[in-house]
Amino acid sequence: MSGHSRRGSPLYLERLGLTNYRNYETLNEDFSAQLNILSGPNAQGKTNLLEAIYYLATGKTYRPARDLQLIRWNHQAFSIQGKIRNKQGYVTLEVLYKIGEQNSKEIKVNGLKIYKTSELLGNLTAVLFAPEDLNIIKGSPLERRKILDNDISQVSPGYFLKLQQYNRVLNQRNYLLKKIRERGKGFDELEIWNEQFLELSESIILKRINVLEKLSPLTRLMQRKLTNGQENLEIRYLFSRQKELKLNHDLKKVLLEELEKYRGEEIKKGISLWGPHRDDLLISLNGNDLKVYGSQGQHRTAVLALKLSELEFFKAESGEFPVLLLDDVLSELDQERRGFLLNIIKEKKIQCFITTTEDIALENDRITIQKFLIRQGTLIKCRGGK
Ligand SMILES: Nc1ncnc2c1ncn2[C@@H]1O[C@H](COP(=O)(O)OP(=O)(O)OP(=O)(O)O)[C@@H](O)[C@H]1O
Repeated sequence: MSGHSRRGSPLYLERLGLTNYRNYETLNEDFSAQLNILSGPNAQGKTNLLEAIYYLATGKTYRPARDLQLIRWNHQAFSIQGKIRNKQGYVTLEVLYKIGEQNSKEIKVNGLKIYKTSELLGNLTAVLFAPEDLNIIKGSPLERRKILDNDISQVSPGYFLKLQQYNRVLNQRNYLLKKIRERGKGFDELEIWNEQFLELSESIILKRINVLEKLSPLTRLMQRKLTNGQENLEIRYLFSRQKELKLNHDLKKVLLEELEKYRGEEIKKGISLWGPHRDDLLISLNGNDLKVYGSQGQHRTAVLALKLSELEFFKAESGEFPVLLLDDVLSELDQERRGFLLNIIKEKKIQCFITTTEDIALENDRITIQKFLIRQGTLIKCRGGK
Protein backbone atom coordinates (compact mmCIF):
# COMPACT_ATOMS: atom_id res chain seq x y z
CA MET A 1 0.00 0.00 0.00
CA SER A 2 1.22 3.48 -0.77
CA GLY A 3 1.31 6.57 1.43
CA HIS A 4 2.45 7.29 4.90
CA SER A 5 1.05 5.71 8.02
CA ARG A 6 -1.76 7.65 9.66
CA ARG A 7 -2.15 5.88 12.95
CA GLY A 8 -5.15 7.21 14.82
CA SER A 9 -6.52 9.35 11.96
CA PRO A 10 -10.03 8.61 10.82
CA LEU A 11 -10.82 6.57 7.75
CA TYR A 12 -12.55 8.54 5.06
CA LEU A 13 -13.50 8.70 1.44
CA GLU A 14 -11.71 11.74 0.09
CA ARG A 15 -12.89 11.57 -3.50
CA LEU A 16 -15.49 9.65 -5.43
CA GLY A 17 -15.63 9.26 -9.19
CA LEU A 18 -18.53 7.73 -11.11
CA THR A 19 -19.01 7.03 -14.80
CA ASN A 20 -22.39 5.92 -16.11
CA TYR A 21 -23.42 4.61 -12.72
CA ARG A 22 -27.23 4.64 -12.33
CA ASN A 23 -28.34 8.20 -13.16
CA TYR A 24 -24.80 9.65 -12.96
CA GLU A 25 -23.08 10.29 -16.26
CA THR A 26 -19.87 11.49 -14.65
CA LEU A 27 -19.06 12.57 -11.16
CA ASN A 28 -15.80 13.61 -9.61
CA GLU A 29 -16.16 15.08 -6.19
CA ASP A 30 -14.16 15.70 -3.03
CA PHE A 31 -15.90 15.15 0.27
CA SER A 32 -15.52 16.40 3.81
CA ALA A 33 -13.87 14.01 6.25
CA GLN A 34 -16.76 14.76 8.61
CA LEU A 35 -20.34 15.49 7.68
CA ASN A 36 -21.58 15.51 4.09
CA ILE A 37 -25.20 16.42 3.52
CA LEU A 38 -26.72 15.44 0.21
CA SER A 39 -30.05 17.10 -0.28
CA GLY A 40 -32.51 17.16 -3.12
CA PRO A 41 -36.03 16.14 -4.12
CA ASN A 42 -37.00 12.51 -4.69
CA ALA A 43 -35.41 10.40 -7.43
CA GLN A 44 -32.40 12.64 -8.07
CA GLY A 45 -29.61 10.21 -7.20
CA LYS A 46 -29.08 10.58 -3.46
CA THR A 47 -29.41 6.88 -2.66
CA ASN A 48 -27.50 6.00 -5.83
CA LEU A 49 -24.51 7.89 -4.46
CA LEU A 50 -24.59 6.06 -1.12
CA GLU A 51 -25.02 2.81 -3.00
CA ALA A 52 -21.86 3.55 -5.01
CA ILE A 53 -19.88 4.20 -1.82
CA TYR A 54 -21.19 0.99 -0.28
CA TYR A 55 -20.27 -0.84 -3.48
CA LEU A 56 -16.67 0.34 -3.15
CA ALA A 57 -16.60 -0.99 0.39
CA THR A 58 -18.20 -4.38 -0.26
CA GLY A 59 -17.87 -5.10 -3.98
CA LYS A 60 -21.63 -5.30 -4.47
CA THR A 61 -24.82 -3.30 -4.20
CA TYR A 62 -26.96 -3.69 -1.11
CA ARG A 63 -30.14 -3.06 -3.10
CA PRO A 64 -31.95 -5.80 -4.99
CA ALA A 65 -30.28 -5.13 -8.33
CA ARG A 66 -27.76 -6.89 -10.51
CA ASP A 67 -24.57 -5.21 -11.68
CA LEU A 68 -26.08 -4.95 -15.14
CA GLN A 69 -28.88 -2.79 -13.80
CA LEU A 70 -26.43 -0.34 -12.28
CA ILE A 71 -25.18 0.74 -15.71
CA ARG A 72 -26.70 4.02 -16.83
CA TRP A 73 -29.46 3.27 -19.29
CA ASN A 74 -28.29 2.81 -22.91
CA HIS A 75 -24.64 2.52 -21.94
CA GLN A 76 -22.23 -0.38 -21.90
CA ALA A 77 -20.24 -0.01 -18.69
CA PHE A 78 -20.08 1.69 -15.33
CA SER A 79 -17.16 2.57 -13.13
CA ILE A 80 -16.73 3.68 -9.53
CA GLN A 81 -13.47 5.10 -8.27
CA GLY A 82 -12.58 6.12 -4.76
CA LYS A 83 -9.62 7.70 -3.09
CA ILE A 84 -9.58 6.63 0.50
CA ARG A 85 -7.49 7.66 3.44
CA ASN A 86 -7.19 4.90 5.97
CA LYS A 87 -4.60 3.62 8.42
CA GLN A 88 -2.48 2.43 5.48
CA GLY A 89 -2.29 5.92 3.99
CA TYR A 90 -3.93 6.60 0.64
CA VAL A 91 -5.67 3.77 -1.15
CA THR A 92 -7.37 3.97 -4.52
CA LEU A 93 -10.17 1.59 -5.34
CA GLU A 94 -11.78 1.07 -8.69
CA VAL A 95 -14.63 -1.07 -9.97
CA LEU A 96 -15.34 -1.40 -13.66
CA TYR A 97 -18.26 -3.42 -14.96
CA LYS A 98 -18.73 -3.98 -18.70
CA ILE A 99 -21.35 -5.63 -20.85
CA GLY A 100 -19.85 -7.96 -23.37
CA GLU A 101 -20.15 -11.50 -24.55
CA GLN A 102 -19.26 -12.39 -21.02
CA ASN A 103 -20.21 -9.53 -18.76
CA SER A 104 -17.12 -8.67 -16.81
CA LYS A 105 -16.20 -6.99 -13.58
CA GLU A 106 -12.75 -5.72 -12.80
CA ILE A 107 -11.66 -4.48 -9.40
CA LYS A 108 -8.42 -2.67 -8.77
CA VAL A 109 -6.76 -1.77 -5.51
CA ASN A 110 -4.05 0.85 -5.91
CA GLY A 111 -4.14 0.27 -9.65
CA LEU A 112 -3.57 -3.48 -9.36
CA LYS A 113 -6.21 -5.86 -10.55
CA ILE A 114 -7.48 -8.21 -7.87
CA TYR A 115 -9.11 -11.52 -8.58
CA LYS A 116 -11.20 -12.03 -5.47
CA THR A 117 -13.68 -9.59 -3.94
CA SER A 118 -12.31 -10.63 -0.56
CA GLU A 119 -9.12 -8.69 -1.41
CA LEU A 120 -11.14 -5.50 -1.74
CA LEU A 121 -12.72 -5.82 1.67
CA GLY A 122 -11.28 -3.87 4.57
CA ASN A 123 -9.88 -0.97 2.53
CA LEU A 124 -13.02 1.08 2.95
CA THR A 125 -15.52 -0.05 5.54
CA ALA A 126 -19.06 1.28 5.67
CA VAL A 127 -22.17 1.03 7.79
CA LEU A 128 -25.43 1.89 6.10
CA PHE A 129 -28.62 2.97 7.83
CA ALA A 130 -31.64 3.21 5.55
CA PRO A 131 -35.41 3.23 6.15
CA GLU A 132 -35.68 -0.40 5.05
CA ASP A 133 -33.46 -1.34 8.00
CA LEU A 134 -36.61 -1.57 10.09
CA ASN A 135 -36.87 -4.92 8.35
CA ILE A 136 -34.05 -6.06 10.60
CA ILE A 137 -36.66 -6.31 13.33
CA LYS A 138 -39.82 -7.04 11.36
CA GLY A 139 -38.53 -8.87 8.30
CA SER A 140 -37.38 -12.40 7.59
CA PRO A 141 -34.40 -14.12 9.29
CA LEU A 142 -32.38 -13.30 6.16
CA GLU A 143 -32.54 -9.59 7.01
CA ARG A 144 -31.08 -10.26 10.44
CA ARG A 145 -28.39 -12.66 9.22
CA LYS A 146 -27.37 -10.08 6.60
CA ILE A 147 -26.32 -7.65 9.34
CA LEU A 148 -23.91 -10.16 10.78
CA ASP A 149 -22.70 -11.46 7.44
CA ASN A 150 -22.09 -8.02 5.93
CA ASP A 151 -20.31 -6.67 8.98
CA ILE A 152 -18.14 -9.71 9.55
CA SER A 153 -17.21 -9.93 5.87
CA GLN A 154 -15.93 -6.36 5.87
CA VAL A 155 -13.57 -6.96 8.77
CA SER A 156 -12.76 -10.64 8.12
CA PRO A 157 -12.42 -11.33 4.40
CA GLY A 158 -11.76 -14.99 5.30
CA TYR A 159 -15.34 -15.19 6.55
CA PHE A 160 -16.60 -13.81 3.25
CA LEU A 161 -14.75 -16.62 1.45
CA LYS A 162 -16.26 -19.20 3.79
CA LEU A 163 -19.75 -17.87 3.03
CA GLN A 164 -19.10 -18.15 -0.69
CA GLN A 165 -17.84 -21.72 -0.24
CA TYR A 166 -20.82 -22.56 1.93
CA ASN A 167 -23.26 -21.35 -0.72
CA ARG A 168 -21.56 -23.51 -3.33
CA VAL A 169 -21.62 -26.56 -1.08
CA LEU A 170 -25.23 -25.88 -0.16
CA ASN A 171 -26.25 -25.75 -3.82
CA GLN A 172 -24.41 -28.97 -4.52
CA ARG A 173 -25.93 -30.64 -1.49
CA ASN A 174 -29.42 -29.54 -2.52
CA TYR A 175 -28.83 -30.84 -6.01
CA LEU A 176 -27.79 -34.20 -4.61
CA LEU A 177 -30.70 -34.42 -2.18
CA LYS A 178 -33.03 -33.83 -5.09
CA LYS A 179 -31.24 -36.46 -7.17
CA ILE A 180 -31.53 -39.01 -4.36
CA ARG A 181 -35.22 -38.21 -3.98
CA GLU A 182 -35.84 -38.67 -7.68
CA ARG A 183 -33.52 -41.55 -8.54
CA GLY A 184 -32.62 -43.12 -5.20
CA LYS A 185 -28.91 -42.73 -6.06
CA GLY A 186 -26.02 -40.67 -4.67
CA PHE A 187 -25.89 -41.60 -0.96
CA ASP A 188 -22.10 -42.01 -0.94
CA GLU A 189 -21.58 -38.69 -2.61
CA LEU A 190 -23.89 -37.06 -0.08
CA GLU A 191 -21.67 -38.28 2.75
CA ILE A 192 -18.70 -36.50 1.21
CA TRP A 193 -20.62 -33.24 0.78
CA ASN A 194 -21.99 -33.56 4.31
CA GLU A 195 -18.46 -33.42 5.65
CA GLN A 196 -17.79 -30.08 3.98
CA PHE A 197 -21.25 -28.87 4.87
CA LEU A 198 -20.63 -29.62 8.55
CA GLU A 199 -17.17 -28.07 8.56
CA LEU A 200 -18.26 -24.82 6.90
CA SER A 201 -21.44 -24.62 8.99
CA GLU A 202 -19.39 -24.93 12.14
CA SER A 203 -16.93 -22.26 11.20
CA ILE A 204 -19.62 -19.78 10.02
CA ILE A 205 -21.85 -20.26 13.04
CA LEU A 206 -18.90 -20.06 15.43
CA LYS A 207 -17.79 -16.75 13.95
CA ARG A 208 -21.32 -15.36 14.02
CA ILE A 209 -21.78 -16.26 17.68
CA ASN A 210 -18.38 -14.85 18.48
CA VAL A 211 -19.26 -11.53 16.86
CA LEU A 212 -22.71 -11.48 18.37
CA GLU A 213 -21.28 -11.89 21.84
CA LYS A 214 -19.36 -8.66 21.18
CA LEU A 215 -22.13 -6.83 19.35
CA SER A 216 -24.93 -7.65 21.77
CA PRO A 217 -23.43 -5.89 24.85
CA LEU A 218 -22.59 -2.85 22.69
CA THR A 219 -26.17 -2.69 21.40
CA ARG A 220 -27.51 -3.11 24.91
CA LEU A 221 -25.40 -0.20 26.10
CA MET A 222 -26.53 2.03 23.22
CA GLN A 223 -30.18 1.19 23.79
CA ARG A 224 -29.83 2.03 27.48
CA LYS A 225 -28.22 5.35 26.62
CA LEU A 226 -30.94 6.11 24.09
CA THR A 227 -33.74 5.34 26.55
CA ASN A 228 -32.27 6.71 29.78
CA GLY A 229 -31.67 3.21 31.08
CA GLN A 230 -35.28 2.13 30.53
CA GLU A 231 -34.82 -0.58 27.93
CA ASN A 232 -32.67 -3.67 27.86
CA LEU A 233 -32.01 -4.89 24.37
CA GLU A 234 -30.58 -8.33 23.85
CA ILE A 235 -29.61 -10.20 20.71
CA ARG A 236 -29.17 -13.95 20.73
CA TYR A 237 -28.23 -16.49 18.10
CA LEU A 238 -30.97 -18.90 17.14
CA PHE A 239 -29.77 -22.07 15.50
CA SER A 240 -32.37 -23.54 13.13
CA ARG A 241 -34.53 -20.57 14.19
CA GLN A 242 -35.24 -22.05 17.60
CA LYS A 243 -32.26 -23.24 19.62
CA GLU A 244 -30.22 -20.57 21.33
CA LEU A 245 -26.53 -21.13 20.77
CA LYS A 246 -23.70 -19.69 22.83
CA LEU A 247 -19.95 -19.92 22.60
CA ASN A 248 -19.71 -22.48 25.38
CA HIS A 249 -21.99 -24.96 23.61
CA ASP A 250 -20.53 -28.03 21.92
CA LEU A 251 -21.27 -26.86 18.41
CA LYS A 252 -19.94 -29.96 16.64
CA LYS A 253 -22.28 -32.16 18.64
CA VAL A 254 -25.26 -29.89 17.96
CA LEU A 255 -24.58 -29.95 14.22
CA LEU A 256 -24.17 -33.72 14.09
CA GLU A 257 -27.45 -34.15 15.94
CA GLU A 258 -29.17 -31.87 13.44
CA LEU A 259 -27.72 -33.82 10.53
CA GLU A 260 -29.17 -37.03 11.96
CA LYS A 261 -32.46 -35.46 12.90
CA TYR A 262 -33.17 -34.19 9.38
CA ARG A 263 -31.55 -36.99 7.35
CA GLY A 264 -34.79 -38.68 6.25
CA GLU A 265 -36.81 -35.52 5.83
CA GLU A 266 -34.13 -33.81 3.74
CA ILE A 267 -34.16 -36.67 1.27
CA LYS A 268 -37.95 -36.74 1.23
CA LYS A 269 -38.10 -33.02 0.49
CA GLY A 270 -34.95 -32.88 -1.65
CA ILE A 271 -33.55 -29.83 0.09
CA SER A 272 -31.29 -28.86 3.02
CA LEU A 273 -33.45 -28.14 6.02
CA TRP A 274 -30.87 -26.78 8.42
CA GLY A 275 -27.58 -24.87 8.40
CA PRO A 276 -26.35 -21.27 8.75
CA HIS A 277 -28.67 -20.23 5.89
CA ARG A 278 -31.65 -21.03 8.10
CA ASP A 279 -30.51 -19.51 11.38
CA ASP A 280 -31.93 -16.38 12.95
CA LEU A 281 -31.32 -13.78 15.63
CA LEU A 282 -33.69 -13.28 18.52
CA ILE A 283 -33.88 -9.59 19.37
CA SER A 284 -35.61 -8.98 22.66
CA LEU A 285 -36.47 -5.89 24.64
CA ASN A 286 -36.88 -6.19 28.39
CA GLY A 287 -37.19 -9.94 27.88
CA ASN A 288 -39.89 -9.83 25.17
CA ASP A 289 -39.47 -10.57 21.47
CA LEU A 290 -39.19 -7.10 19.95
CA LYS A 291 -40.68 -8.22 16.63
CA VAL A 292 -43.88 -9.35 18.32
CA TYR A 293 -44.26 -6.90 21.18
CA GLY A 294 -42.29 -3.79 20.27
CA SER A 295 -43.83 -0.50 19.14
CA GLN A 296 -42.74 1.19 15.92
CA GLY A 297 -40.72 3.69 17.95
CA GLN A 298 -38.99 0.91 19.89
CA HIS A 299 -38.12 -0.82 16.62
CA ARG A 300 -36.59 2.39 15.32
CA THR A 301 -34.56 3.00 18.48
CA ALA A 302 -33.33 -0.59 18.52
CA VAL A 303 -32.15 -0.34 14.91
CA LEU A 304 -30.37 2.92 15.74
CA ALA A 305 -28.73 1.25 18.74
CA LEU A 306 -27.66 -1.64 16.53
CA LYS A 307 -26.21 0.67 13.89
CA LEU A 308 -24.28 2.64 16.50
CA SER A 309 -22.90 -0.53 17.98
CA GLU A 310 -21.83 -1.67 14.53
CA LEU A 311 -19.64 1.44 14.40
CA GLU A 312 -17.96 0.42 17.65
CA PHE A 313 -17.63 -3.14 16.44
CA PHE A 314 -15.75 -2.04 13.32
CA LYS A 315 -13.49 0.16 15.39
CA ALA A 316 -12.69 -2.70 17.77
CA GLU A 317 -12.03 -5.16 14.95
CA SER A 318 -10.16 -3.02 12.43
CA GLY A 319 -8.91 -0.09 14.49
CA GLU A 320 -10.96 2.39 12.43
CA PHE A 321 -14.49 3.65 12.46
CA PRO A 322 -16.28 2.94 9.18
CA VAL A 323 -17.87 5.55 6.96
CA LEU A 324 -21.49 6.03 8.03
CA LEU A 325 -24.14 6.27 5.33
CA LEU A 326 -27.48 7.59 6.53
CA ASP A 327 -30.10 7.33 3.84
CA ASP A 328 -33.06 9.52 4.63
CA VAL A 329 -33.25 8.44 8.26
CA LEU A 330 -32.47 11.66 10.09
CA SER A 331 -35.96 13.04 9.59
CA GLU A 332 -37.33 9.85 11.16
CA LEU A 333 -35.50 10.46 14.43
CA ASP A 334 -36.72 12.79 17.13
CA GLN A 335 -34.63 15.75 18.27
CA GLU A 336 -33.01 13.85 21.13
CA ARG A 337 -31.96 10.81 19.11
CA ARG A 338 -30.78 12.97 16.25
CA GLY A 339 -28.60 14.97 18.68
CA PHE A 340 -27.25 11.74 20.17
CA LEU A 341 -26.28 10.44 16.75
CA LEU A 342 -24.67 13.69 15.62
CA ASN A 343 -22.68 13.88 18.83
CA ILE A 344 -21.26 10.43 18.24
CA ILE A 345 -20.29 11.36 14.67
CA LYS A 346 -18.61 14.48 15.96
CA GLU A 347 -16.83 12.96 18.95
CA LYS A 348 -15.59 9.85 17.19
CA LYS A 349 -14.67 11.78 14.04
CA ILE A 350 -16.69 9.50 11.80
CA GLN A 351 -17.13 10.47 8.18
CA CYS A 352 -20.81 10.57 7.46
CA PHE A 353 -23.00 10.98 4.39
CA ILE A 354 -26.56 12.03 5.07
CA THR A 355 -29.22 12.17 2.38
CA THR A 356 -32.31 14.25 2.89
CA THR A 357 -35.20 15.75 0.98
CA GLU A 358 -35.66 18.50 3.56
CA ASP A 359 -33.33 21.29 4.42
CA ILE A 360 -32.18 19.99 7.78
CA ALA A 361 -30.82 22.47 10.25
CA LEU A 362 -28.07 20.86 12.25
CA GLU A 363 -27.39 22.93 15.29
CA ASN A 364 -23.93 21.58 15.74
CA ASP A 365 -20.81 23.61 15.99
CA ARG A 366 -17.30 22.17 15.95
CA ILE A 367 -18.18 19.86 13.09
CA THR A 368 -17.34 20.52 9.46
CA ILE A 369 -20.45 20.26 7.37
CA GLN A 370 -20.29 20.17 3.61
CA LYS A 371 -23.59 20.51 1.84
CA PHE A 372 -24.38 19.36 -1.67
CA LEU A 373 -27.49 19.70 -3.76
CA ILE A 374 -28.32 16.76 -5.99
CA ARG A 375 -30.23 17.35 -9.19
CA GLN A 376 -30.67 14.56 -11.73
CA GLY A 377 -27.36 12.89 -11.12
CA THR A 378 -25.38 16.10 -10.70
CA LEU A 379 -23.81 17.31 -7.49
CA ILE A 380 -23.64 20.99 -6.69
CA LYS A 381 -21.29 21.83 -3.86
CA CYS A 382 -22.63 24.58 -1.64
CA ARG A 383 -20.07 27.27 -1.01
CA GLY A 384 -18.82 27.77 2.50
CA GLY A 385 -19.94 24.29 3.43
CA LYS A 386 -23.04 25.21 5.40
N1 LIG B 1 -29.44 2.17 -14.39
C1 LIG B 1 -29.99 3.40 -14.33
N2 LIG B 1 -29.77 4.30 -15.33
C2 LIG B 1 -30.29 5.53 -15.27
N3 LIG B 1 -31.05 5.98 -14.25
C3 LIG B 1 -31.29 5.13 -13.24
C4 LIG B 1 -30.77 3.80 -13.21
N4 LIG B 1 -31.18 3.20 -12.09
C5 LIG B 1 -31.92 4.11 -11.43
N5 LIG B 1 -32.00 5.28 -12.11
C6 LIG B 1 -32.70 6.51 -11.75
O1 LIG B 1 -32.18 7.00 -10.51
C7 LIG B 1 -33.21 7.73 -9.87
C8 LIG B 1 -33.34 7.27 -8.43
O2 LIG B 1 -32.25 7.68 -7.75
P1 LIG B 1 -32.15 7.44 -6.17
O3 LIG B 1 -32.68 6.12 -5.80
O4 LIG B 1 -30.75 7.76 -5.82
O5 LIG B 1 -33.17 8.56 -5.68
P2 LIG B 1 -33.10 9.49 -4.38
O6 LIG B 1 -32.54 10.81 -4.80
O7 LIG B 1 -32.45 8.78 -3.28
O8 LIG B 1 -34.64 9.67 -4.16
P3 LIG B 1 -35.59 9.42 -2.89
O9 LIG B 1 -35.52 10.69 -2.10
O10 LIG B 1 -36.90 9.24 -3.56
O11 LIG B 1 -35.10 8.22 -2.17
C9 LIG B 1 -34.51 7.45 -10.55
O12 LIG B 1 -34.86 8.59 -11.31
C10 LIG B 1 -34.17 6.28 -11.45
O13 LIG B 1 -34.93 6.31 -12.61
